[in-house]
Amino acid sequence: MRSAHTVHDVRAAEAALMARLPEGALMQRAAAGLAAVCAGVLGGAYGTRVVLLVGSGANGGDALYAGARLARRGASVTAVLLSPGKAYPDGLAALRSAGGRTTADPAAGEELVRRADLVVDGIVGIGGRGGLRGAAVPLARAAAGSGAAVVAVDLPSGVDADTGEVAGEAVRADVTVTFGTHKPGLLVDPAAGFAGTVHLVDIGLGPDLPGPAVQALQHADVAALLPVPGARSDKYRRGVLGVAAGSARYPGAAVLAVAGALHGGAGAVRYAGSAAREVIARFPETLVSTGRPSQAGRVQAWAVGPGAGEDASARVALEDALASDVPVLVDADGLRHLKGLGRPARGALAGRTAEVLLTPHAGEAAALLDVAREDVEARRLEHVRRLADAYGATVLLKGSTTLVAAPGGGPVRANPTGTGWLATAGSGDVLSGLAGSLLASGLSAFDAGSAAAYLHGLAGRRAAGRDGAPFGAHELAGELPAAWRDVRGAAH
Ligand SMILES: NC(=O)C1=CN([C@@H]2O[C@H](COP(=O)(O)OP(=O)(O)OC[C@H]3O[C@@H](n4cnc5c(N)ncnc54)[C@H](O)[C@@H]3O)[C@@H](O)[C@H]2O)[C@@H](O)CC1
Ligand SMILES: Nc1ncnc2c1ncn2[C@@H]1O[C@H](COP(=O)(O)OP(=O)(O)O)[C@@H](O)[C@H]1O
Ligand SMILES: [K+]
Repeated sequence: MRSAHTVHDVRAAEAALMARLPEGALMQRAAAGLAAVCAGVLGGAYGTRVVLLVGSGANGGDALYAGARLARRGASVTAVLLSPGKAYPDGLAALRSAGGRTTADPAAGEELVRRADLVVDGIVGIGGRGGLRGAAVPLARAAAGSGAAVVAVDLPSGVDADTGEVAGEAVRADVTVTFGTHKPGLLVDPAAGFAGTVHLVDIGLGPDLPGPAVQALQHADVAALLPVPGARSDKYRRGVLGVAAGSARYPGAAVLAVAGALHGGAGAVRYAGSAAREVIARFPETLVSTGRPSQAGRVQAWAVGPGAGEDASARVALEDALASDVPVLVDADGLRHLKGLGRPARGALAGRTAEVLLTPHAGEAAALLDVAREDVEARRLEHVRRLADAYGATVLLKGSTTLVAAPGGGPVRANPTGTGWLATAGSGDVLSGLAGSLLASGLSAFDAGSAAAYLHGLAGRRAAGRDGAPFGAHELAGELPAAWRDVRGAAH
């Protein structure tokens, strides 16, 4: 599990740890880790050209001390000082005594950046507010346009550490070396997309950190969540998922949701709705009926909404499922009907004894919250939390770095496995069936949503292949067993 903490929590932990350590010890730990990663990126420091972009705070201090270490190993190091009077004085002295140079001329700095092998971004770290300003903007652009590798110190300058927002210009890093713990912006888009490969340097903050604000599952975490049948299992004990999806207009959504469900751990899938004929033709193992969910027989969870359309039967299916005493996943058209139930947001779901998992994309989340889609996309973390609290439900916000939030606070899970190739029609339907199936097999809405997003992302990467190629959602479903095996294999 990778954990990320807010700036407030990082600063509190640093203060507590610093009080027990000699002055400057933390920064030396950070600089040593940073220099080691830089040397690795360079394939050895000797004879290389390194440019440090140095701002006015301790983030620039880290860059200067790391630059001094690289200079001692034979690199030619120049620091471009963006606030010459304020650059971290002891770091500056260390760089100079190691043979490093400095310049306060931005134009000269840009020229150096263009010829560099490595650019170290020490403009701002967790003290940053808003996008890059002044001379930092052309320097960041020059770095992006040069052949140099760009290593960000703690986080790419210009991105928001806590929210993942990128409000203006920001550094595009190939590698980010972060200290003590991840920051939410390193796991959540759009900021995460600026970070490149993230290395965590342990500076000893662990014991002083509270619970994380954001976490990202890894293979072993998902393997521990996935249901595995045992000697006493039968199809009912493994859990039965009911799928109420598809319509005369969109029968394919039912087929794709069932395809996802058959690969999600439930022992059986019941389909209820107007696409029963299409579903049974493709998946003979499905138990189909054409009536409403309440007439379909016993299930352990419902997945409702993909391709359900706007007519009354889709609304009835949602109301039926919500009236049951089992967990319900609501997606796509189901979300529209949920909003249309007309009662206060929480009221539609209040009184349920079992969990609800909502799976909107940004547009659907925006409609549920009555905000603009761009606001959801810019501040995904804030909006997934707001939605979970407003509806009293667990929310899986789809898109680049899918997020899962439970109501009432606690960490938000950011999915690390996604790929833009997943943005293909019907891929959300597969996810609904998959997550619903995990719900039916007994996982909590939070675990079912995050494990499903993880497997779905892995399957997407497999379907796209190493070099990347488009695929259809049915092919994505076909990769789910291999994604399970990847995850379970890594746990052994
Ligand atoms: N506190 C600690 O013990 C440690 C801190 N470390 C480093 O210290 C960093 C935090 O240092 P600081 O608190 O000094 O803050 P930063 O160095 O992140 O930035 C603060 C400075 O940047 C300016 N600034 C803010 N937003 C800006 C923007 N958009 N454009 C240009 N300038 C901007 C501020 O006016 C302020 O002078 C961490 O990110 C990490 O790199 C590490 O050395 C590890 C130990
Ligand atoms: N840029 C992206 N990066 C990663 N995943 C994405 C991106 N865009 C979309 N996805 C994923 O693709 C799927 C699309 O689902 P959805 O929007 O419901 O489409 P549909 O309704 O056609 O199935 C979701 O799992 C979503 O997280
Ligand atoms: K930085």
